[in-house]
Amino acid sequence: MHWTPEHAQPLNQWPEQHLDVSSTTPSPAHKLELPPGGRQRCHYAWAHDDISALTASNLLKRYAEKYSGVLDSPYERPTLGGYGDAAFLNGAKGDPEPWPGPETPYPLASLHEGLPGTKSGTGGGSGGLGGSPVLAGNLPEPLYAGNACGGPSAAPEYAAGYGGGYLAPGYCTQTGAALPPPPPAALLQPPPPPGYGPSGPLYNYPAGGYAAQPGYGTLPPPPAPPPAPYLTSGLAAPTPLPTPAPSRPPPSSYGFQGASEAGVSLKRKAADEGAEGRYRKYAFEPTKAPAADGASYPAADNGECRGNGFRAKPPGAAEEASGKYSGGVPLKVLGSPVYGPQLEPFEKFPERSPAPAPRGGFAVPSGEPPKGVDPGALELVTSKMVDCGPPVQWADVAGQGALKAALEEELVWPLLRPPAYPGSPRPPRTVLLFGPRGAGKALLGRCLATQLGAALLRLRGATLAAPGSAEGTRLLQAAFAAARCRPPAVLLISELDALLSAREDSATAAGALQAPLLACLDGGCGAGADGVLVVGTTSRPAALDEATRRRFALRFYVTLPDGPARGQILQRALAQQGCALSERELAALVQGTQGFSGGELGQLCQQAAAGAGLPGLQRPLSYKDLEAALAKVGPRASPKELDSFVEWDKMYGFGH
Ligand SMILES: Nc1ncnc2c1ncn2[C@@H]1O[C@H](COP(=O)(O)OP(=O)(O)OP(=O)(O)O)[C@@H](O)[C@H]1O
Ligand SMILES: [Mg+2]
Repeated sequence: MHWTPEHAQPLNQWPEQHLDVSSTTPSPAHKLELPPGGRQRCHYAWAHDDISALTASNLLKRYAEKYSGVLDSPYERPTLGGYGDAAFLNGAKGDPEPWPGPETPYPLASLHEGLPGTKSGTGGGSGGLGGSPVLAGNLPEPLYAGNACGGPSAAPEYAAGYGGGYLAPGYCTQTGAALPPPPPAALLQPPPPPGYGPSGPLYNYPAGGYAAQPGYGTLPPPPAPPPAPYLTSGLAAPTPLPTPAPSRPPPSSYGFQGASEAGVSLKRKAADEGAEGRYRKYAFEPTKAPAADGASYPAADNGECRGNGFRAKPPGAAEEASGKYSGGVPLKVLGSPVYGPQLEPFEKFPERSPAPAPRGGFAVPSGEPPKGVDPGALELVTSKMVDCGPPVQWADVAGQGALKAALEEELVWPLLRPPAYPGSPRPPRTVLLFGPRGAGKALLGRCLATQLGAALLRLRGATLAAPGSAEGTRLLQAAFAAARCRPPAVLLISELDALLSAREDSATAAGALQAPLLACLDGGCGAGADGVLVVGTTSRPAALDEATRRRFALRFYVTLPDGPARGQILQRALAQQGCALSERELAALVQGTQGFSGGELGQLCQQAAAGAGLPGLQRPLSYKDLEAALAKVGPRASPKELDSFVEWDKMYGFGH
């Protein structure tokens, strides 16, 4: 350290001057520019490099004597705000003048006392690094600006050497008077525990290992010392290093494992979702009370209302969650569910209960039909268009992992758990699934109804358009009215394009149904109809005009099944026909059915059975039968058509 004449200046002139200090001692101004933590390192460097422990002790003693007189001095004490402990610790060396000031600052010997080998307790105040300057409440704020509560930002600066408990991050500015007297030095800096010290090893494990902590499993006993044949008989075998405490075992309800198993992008990690909610199972429930226009259709509603017509399953049903995506295979991830084939064995569909849960049937209403709805059409809808099939779980849909995740996160969860704050965006009530024929769009629609615990109404565009526009309109209106009357309900409209006219030809029935469809979508999924989700599917998305397209808040591309998914679909279909192929045969079949949709794979198996003349299944199907059927059944979607889906997805789809 080099001294300059400025060091000989009285301390009360320091605020007006800058120290020209070279070597490892920075000027106070420089000190203030240091990043958090830098100051402490600098202290150590200075102390170690330039003074010995004896010097430090002498200085300490000297200052103590000097400042005891200074503090009683009648001079007005200059502000220390611009310097803080920096000037005090680094610049006071050799100061001949007494320190003026009427107030008694906390004694400072902390830096030196905190160093090994120095004398402690000279000042009778705090020990350890930086105790009193930080605690002094009369310090002006600028030095400590940066603390969130306006108080001293001591926590980051003294993080390493300072007891975290003494200055918690939430520490706020207090007046000096409000501060309790500083605790004795022994409390601030207790002696290091045996075995832990600056010269000792970084960690010392207790010889007997750690005692079991509450919440942690009991630690396994340390392994016995390995046999040491290489040691002479007089030498003991080396004691094995104690095992560090194992990581906390995952809570049994989560089955948490490493992110590598998740296999799904963290994009969808939904940090806002609790783990419990994420894997909560949703079940069919009785439908809710009728909507405004359906007062004559009473419905029981004993469940917890989510405020949107869709309700989560009660917590008691959480045990079913393991089969949600994996067909019975327990889930092992906490993040986004893994939909990959590794969790979907799909050898056969997961066992369903013999009697599927009722899905809120659409009994013909007894009272007055909703206003403006044709009673005959309503009866037709409620008797013929309600899907009473078995529930479809996520695991029942082979492949489509990313799509299933997207549907769940962007549609199912928001519907089941509507935003808590008023003014937040309304969860989407319409979704368009587009893709090649037989790709599983309707299957996914059914699955959505299952996941939402909603009744399912199925309409086909071609069916609605066939009888003529007037009849089609009545049916359409009746279907929406029925769904609104019995929320939660999913209205699945397949072949949506059949209702529209790409050529704007409103003379045809299809073209004439476009306006009623838009009106129904606006009314049925508008603000007043919270319990209805409309799922439209089409294999001709280009036929949708912009008005219709915009009515569907979400638009997802349902792709053809990939190899593993084809294998799963084939296995399931063949198992139903009593056919069990070898692994090689199945792999060859999967290879040979590239470009097939799920529906076409089913047709292939039926064709094989028909070709083998096996209506009664006297003998199981063989690979040869399937090979023969492959000559007759092929993929319908051309590469050009598939490209057009990709293009449309890029332009209007949501990607996944
Ligand atoms: N990913 C899949 N997993 C299991 N089965 C599937 C899958 N995709 C399709 N299927 C089966 O293929 C058949 C046709 O599926 P679906 O009716 O859902 O197709 P789609 O896309 O709606 O066809 P379309 O465009 O002709 O209406 C159904 O029996 C369905 O179970
Ligand atoms: Mg379909």
